[in-house]
Amino acid sequence: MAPLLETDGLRKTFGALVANDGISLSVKDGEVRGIIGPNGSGKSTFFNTVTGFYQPDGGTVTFDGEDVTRLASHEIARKGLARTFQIVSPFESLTVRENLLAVHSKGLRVRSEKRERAGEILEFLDIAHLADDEASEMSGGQQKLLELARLLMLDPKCILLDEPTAGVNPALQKRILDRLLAMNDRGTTFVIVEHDMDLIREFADTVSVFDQGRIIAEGTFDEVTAESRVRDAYLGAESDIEEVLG
Ligand SMILES: Nc1ncnc2c1ncn2[C@@H]1O[C@H](COP(=O)(O)OP(=O)(O)OP(=O)(O)O)[C@@H](O)[C@H]1O
Repeated sequence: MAPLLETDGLRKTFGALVANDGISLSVKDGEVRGIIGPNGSGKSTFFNTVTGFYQPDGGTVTFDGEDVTRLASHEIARKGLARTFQIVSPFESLTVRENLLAVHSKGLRVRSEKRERAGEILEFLDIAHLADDEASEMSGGQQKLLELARLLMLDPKCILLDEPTAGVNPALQKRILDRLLAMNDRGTTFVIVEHDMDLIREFADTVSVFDQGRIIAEGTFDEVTAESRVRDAYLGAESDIEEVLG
């Protein structure tokens, strides 16, 4: 099967610093791909470059058979490749429902259709009871659900998640993961950057390991974490390797 998302030799520099040094990665339709790697290895930069927030200095991004390398971030999102951020920023003074209605989603031009869709998504994510609350009243974890809800308004084929459960209490973490799995069952493809190794172990089909802007290993969680160069990469950056990789 053709890959849904593919990068070829993606490169991004900041002055003399090479944050992404030729990243070639191929994600199949329906897959959950985990991306791990020590702090500063280039994971967030990769997300930003793939989704048009940064212009790459070289390489290409192909999504759903189309070269999207030079497209603006909102154009990429409308093609069905969406992303979340480590730091969530809803429209704080709008209600939860209004936050969803503010998303420019293709195909939902009629307001009633949009409202219906927003209602379904709020139900699906179990936040329908908060629909008329201001977003600013939500907890950090609930705001992550709201961010996800806004993405779903775009009906994305693939979602790039940047630390989806960081800073979220365990009960809400479980709910977020449960909903992500349900979406994956319905066919949504995911790429997840995450420091929580339990989450990656449980959720990712394949794991790509970043180190110093390159991919140094790829395979199942157990395969990559058994590789000595992966353990060495973490050893350079973290004090307790066993705590990180298990
Ligand atoms: N906008 C920027 N300007 C300058 N340097 C940057 C910028 N963004 C990232 N960098 C640098 O690029 C390198 C890769 O950073 P990046 O945030 O992509 O790593 P990361 O793997 O996501 O790290 P973390 O796990 O800590 O989030 C780091 O050295 C970082 O300081």
